[in-house]
Amino acid sequence: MQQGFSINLSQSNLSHSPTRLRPRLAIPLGDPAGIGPEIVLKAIAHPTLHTLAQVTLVGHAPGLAKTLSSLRDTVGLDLDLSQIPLVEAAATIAGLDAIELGQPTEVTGHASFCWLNRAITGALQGEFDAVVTAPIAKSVWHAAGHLYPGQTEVLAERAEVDRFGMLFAARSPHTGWPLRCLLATTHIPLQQVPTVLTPELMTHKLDLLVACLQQDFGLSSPHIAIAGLNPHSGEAGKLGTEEVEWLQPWLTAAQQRYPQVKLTGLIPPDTMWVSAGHAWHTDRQASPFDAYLALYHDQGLIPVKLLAFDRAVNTTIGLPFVRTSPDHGTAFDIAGKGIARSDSMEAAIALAIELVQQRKHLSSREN
Ligand SMILES: NC(=O)C1=CN([C@@H]2O[C@H](COP(=O)(O)OP(=O)(O)OC[C@H]3O[C@@H](n4cnc5c(N)ncnc54)[C@H](O)[C@@H]3O)[C@@H](O)[C@H]2O)C=CC1
Ligand SMILES: NCC(=O)COP(=O)(O)O
Repeated sequence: MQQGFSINLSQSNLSHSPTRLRPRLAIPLGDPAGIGPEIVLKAIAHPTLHTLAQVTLVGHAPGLAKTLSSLRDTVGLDLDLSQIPLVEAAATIAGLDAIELGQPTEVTGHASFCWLNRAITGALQGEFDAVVTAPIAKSVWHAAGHLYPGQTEVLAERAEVDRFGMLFAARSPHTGWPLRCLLATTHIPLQQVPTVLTPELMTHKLDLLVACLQQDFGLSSPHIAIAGLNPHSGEAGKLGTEEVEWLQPWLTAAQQRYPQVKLTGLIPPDTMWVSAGHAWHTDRQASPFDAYLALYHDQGLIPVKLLAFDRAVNTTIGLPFVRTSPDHGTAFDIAGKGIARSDSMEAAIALAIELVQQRKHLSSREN
């Protein structure tokens, strides 16, 4: 039974296996003007990784070699790139050799889009078991003409799934408590949240979360916290009506549909995270919840990043293959300085390995 995942590859409890059985991970390098190539190189320099997984990078070899050379000088990074397969998905993009770190352009946006797509093609064709994406910048994709809210939507479109979710997972380094948070809505303006949230959307997000907790994390009877939308969950309709009008009835019906799952809500959004804070910092028993369902991006990601920035993992649930990613963005402000932390990228790789192993284990039991 999987109860979580190892955050740090150096403390990994993942199982080592013969080369042919190791999960095959594609790692597209993200926006090459950001910290993606740096955090990937730092993460894959970890000696343990190659006993756990087969890694293929998707990006531009000359740019990566330049980043490695700079990291050798600044932080003494020791890595032999000739040992690591790299797919050159966008080698012919004009201008790729002339990019400047910290200066994203249409070229860097287009390159990161092509690299992601190459990795997805490989995953769909069975070449890879998982895609671990380095960060891209949505605005830069848009400038390059790729009008997607983020990588998640490209993954879903290419995989032809219309039900998918953005789940953040992290394990506390203090107590070992596993934090998991699914966002019901993601990259939309705040003013659209009350319209986009519907009973149907909530149902499909809950279905995805329950299936993920049961299958990927081995929790047969999970306990899920569900946030209200308004301050104080609407204060009996005085501070917003969504809770009384449909969220509470939806929750009652959902609980009847899932007798083996405990649903607690609608928890006032400001207090929902108090026990999570205690569980993260001091006492893992402080939170009774296996997962949190937040109704919009910042309702979930402010607490997740406050507790676990740099070690949380963004995973797309509902895809036919595993996809994980660090919880942070392109950090253009520090690109090229050698100071980007690779912890979240390492955690994304570790979780991808664990999820692939879990899925293989489940399918071998079914066959
Ligand atoms: N998974 C992904 O592809 C994600 C992409 N983004 C994109 O990233 C771009 C920049 O977003 P921001 O809001 O500025 O967030 P960001 O996460 O890139 O940066 C926020 C702050 O954290 C620092 N930071 C981020 N990662 C770090 C690391 N590994 N080590 C040390 N410091 C780190 C940055 O220097 C900056 O000060 C946006 O265009 C957004 O779309 C944002 C989140 C996730
Ligand atoms: N805030 C999370 C985020 O931006 C991740 O987006 P995606 O590119 O993984 O869809």
